[in-house]
Amino acid sequence: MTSRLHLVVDGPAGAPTLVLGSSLGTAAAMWEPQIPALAEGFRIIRYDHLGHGRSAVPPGPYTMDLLGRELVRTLDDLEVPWVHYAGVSLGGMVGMWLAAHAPERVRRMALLCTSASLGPPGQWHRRAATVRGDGLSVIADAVVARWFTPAFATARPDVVAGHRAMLTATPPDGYAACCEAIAAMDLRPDLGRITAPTLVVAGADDPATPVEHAREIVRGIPRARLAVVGAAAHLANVEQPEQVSRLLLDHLHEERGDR
Ligand SMILES: O=C(O)CC1=CCC(=O)O1
Repeated sequence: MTSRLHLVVDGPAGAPTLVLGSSLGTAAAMWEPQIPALAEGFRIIRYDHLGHGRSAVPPGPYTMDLLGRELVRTLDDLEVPWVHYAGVSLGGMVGMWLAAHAPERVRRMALLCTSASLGPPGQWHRRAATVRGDGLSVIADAVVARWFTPAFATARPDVVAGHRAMLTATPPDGYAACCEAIAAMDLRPDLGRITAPTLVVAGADDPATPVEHAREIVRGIPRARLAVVGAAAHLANVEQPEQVSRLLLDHLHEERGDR
C-alpha cells in the first residue's frame, strides 16, 4: 500500500533527510519560517498528518500507533533508511513514537512544544465531538489564543489570520480523529527506549504544553536537553522563527561531533 500522506519536499536531493511534522490543526505550511535556513543543508520532507491538510482522511478514531506507522510506511515507500526528525506538538508526539518504535530510523530529533501525555482524555473527546458536530470555526478562537502570545497576535494579525485559516481548512473528521489519538496517548513509558540525541524546545508562554511537559520528556529520554524560547506560545517556531531555526541547525549539526 502506498502512503496516504501528502508531502512537500525542499532542499538538495543528496543532502541528509530532515522530516518535519506539524501540529494538530495545521499543515506543512506551518514550517514555512524554517525552510530557507534548513533547506540549505537538508533535504526536507514535510508531511501532513492523516486527516490533515491534503493527506487522506480515513475514518477515526486514530491512535499514535496509526499515525506513526503511516510515517514509517511513507519512509519505506521513499526508500529512506533513516532521517533527522523535528515535530511541533502532535508532530512531536509522532516523533517520540517513531524514535521509540523504530529507533534505527531516527538519527537526531527535535521535539517542539509537545507532551508525552496530554490529558485529561475527556477534554479531547469533548473537543472531537464539538468539531464533528459543529466544525472547526467554533473552536478556532480558543485554539489560536493558545498558539500565539497576545503581543505577537497584536503585532502580526496577518500571521495569526493565516494560521487560523489553516486550522479551519482542516477536515473536521480528521481533526477529531487526531484529538482521539491524543486522548489515548501515553508515551511516557516509551521515552527510555529513544536513543536519538534529542533537543526538547518549549515556549516559555505556551499554555497548551507548558514547560513542565518538556522537562518530563527531557527526564525520560536518555540523551535529551532542554531549550526554552522566550516570548513564545504554542507555535514557537512561527512566533520566534530565527531563534528556533538556529536551535534546530545547531542541534542537527552536532551530528558531526557524534562520530
Ligand atoms: O490545540 C491545542 O490545544 C494544542 C495542541 C495539542 C496537540 C497539538 O498539536 O496542538
